[in-house]
Amino acid sequence: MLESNPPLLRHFEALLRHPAEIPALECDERQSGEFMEEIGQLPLIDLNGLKCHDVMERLACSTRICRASSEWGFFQVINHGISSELLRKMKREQVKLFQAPFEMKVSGGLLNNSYTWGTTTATSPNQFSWSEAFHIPLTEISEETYYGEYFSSLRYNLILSFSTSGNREVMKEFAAAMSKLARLLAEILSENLGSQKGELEDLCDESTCFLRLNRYPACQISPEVFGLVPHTDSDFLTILCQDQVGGLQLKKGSKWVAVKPIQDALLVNIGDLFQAWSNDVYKSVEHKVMVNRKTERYSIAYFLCPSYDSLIASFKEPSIYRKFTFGEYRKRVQEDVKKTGYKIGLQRFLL
Ligand SMILES: O=C(O)CCC(=O)C(=O)O
Ligand SMILES: [Fe+2]
Repeated sequence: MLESNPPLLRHFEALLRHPAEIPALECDERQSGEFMEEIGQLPLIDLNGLKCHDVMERLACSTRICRASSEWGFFQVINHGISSELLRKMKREQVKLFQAPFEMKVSGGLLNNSYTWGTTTATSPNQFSWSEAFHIPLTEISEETYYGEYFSSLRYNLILSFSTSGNREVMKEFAAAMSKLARLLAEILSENLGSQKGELEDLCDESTCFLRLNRYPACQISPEVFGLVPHTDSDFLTILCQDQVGGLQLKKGSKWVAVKPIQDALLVNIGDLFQAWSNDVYKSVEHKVMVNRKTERYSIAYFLCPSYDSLIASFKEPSIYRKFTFGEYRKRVQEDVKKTGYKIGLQRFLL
């Protein structure tokens, strides 16, 4: 059997042996004053409330969503309309994808060069993410040719026997369901700020929305290794579906709170663009993934994004951030990560 795991250990050990000098300030900022709380009281919201005949019940459910977005920037939802069967089928496809030989994943034959692993820009162990991911634009999920090269590889077909259309159909159905849910939640959140119906919906664009399939291999080195380094998401809103392994932590004040997985629940979090658009009413909260010593972990995130030329401006004045386009924001983030090893994010756009 060909190796499917990326050489994470080799790269991590190289960073341990030769940690580059990093400014003391950046280190201190990230380590000081942080401690862990074992179990978080993260809001759990039953979305059946939105379908109630009783208008007061519907309002109460919307209010819970908006309050959680402002107090936590994160919440879990149940009765979200995505069946457990679809979640199971998608997980099965995800596992199969990651089981492909590593060589094949990096060579670009698999899902159009969408594969990444570790952190190429890392110059020290605390900038390294012990994980691999497929980053799949929504528009490409529906394209017939997308899986072409993947399935034309005889070598791979000998290793795993696949149903070509099955894979694409599951991913299409899953992406459509996540997209529908993300737009519904974004609409509730934007209407709560008094915006016109459809205003945010008009900004969001299928061509920039994407799915990120994450796999966190077990890591025996230390439970302190990051599966995914602390970050905020650079989108409007993210919906995450995770397995039962756990490892996701989010920042609440100065504490890291562990998110306890709930079977078939989905996690929702506010991204940077919604924080800017809402003038800090909703919070884009830092989160990270810690590795597990014994068990690999899988998750899938759906990112709701606007088109690159969309102007992100606060819904009210005085605005905390200067106006920027999504394209400009992404460019700035990428440049900062390249230069400093870290994402600086919204702070760059403070007025
Ligand atoms: O895997 C997780 O729990 C979090 C993933 C995440 O934060 C991301 O993909 O941006
Ligand atoms: Fe994230």
